[in-house]
Amino acid sequence: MLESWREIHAWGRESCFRREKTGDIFSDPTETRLKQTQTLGYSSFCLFFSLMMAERVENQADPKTPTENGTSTPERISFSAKPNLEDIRQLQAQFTDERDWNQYHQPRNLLLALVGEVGEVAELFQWKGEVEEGLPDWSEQERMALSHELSDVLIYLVELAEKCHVDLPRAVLEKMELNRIKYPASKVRGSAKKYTEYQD
Ligand SMILES: Nc1ccn([C@H]2C[C@H](O)[C@@H](COP(=O)(O)OP(=O)(O)OP(=O)(O)O)O2)c(=O)n1
Repeated sequence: MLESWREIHAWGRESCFRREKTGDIFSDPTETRLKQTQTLGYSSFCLFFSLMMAERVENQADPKTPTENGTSTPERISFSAKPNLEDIRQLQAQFTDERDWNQYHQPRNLLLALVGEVGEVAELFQWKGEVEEGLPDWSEQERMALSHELSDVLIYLVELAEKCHVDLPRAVLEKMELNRIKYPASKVRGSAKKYTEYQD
């Protein structure tokens, strides 16, 4: 486990230094590392969020299956294979190029647009109280609105990652590996505590 952590750490350092050498993104090395870490963390969070939410919308028609402890959980759905994240990046690049909108799509503007769209997702849930997985009580219109807002989140997230030179699919794999190391299943199974709350 320690070895894989070291490998990931070494890869991250090497990747940051390579970008510094080529003059990518930020000129100050410390700022480069800090900003990339922050961006990567935030981007990964938003990606997990939008994918998890999309999965819950799609889940609504699935039957429930019992788990070991007697509770029931909906069966997992799977996404369409296409478009993948690179396809989405290219489609959005084409969309912005055709409109000469790159002049507005700098990282900070994209971040604000992304946060705005996350707010629009939140608005759909506002005042509904706890919502059951699969959204069985939602109308078709509400479900459609959610799928559109989640798509807006993903589109801006992918473009933000591109404009920050974060290779998002690779970053997600790296972050998930870090998550596995931080939260070993053998240690945390069944508990939602933050890793900082564990004693050892
Ligand atoms: N300058 C812009 C404006 C829009 N879009 C694209 C990306 C989003 O997927 C979508 C966002 O469009 P709107 O800002 O019109 O937001 P909504 O579609 O959410 O509309 P509304 O705010 O009315 O719900 O369009 C974009 O790339 N760049």
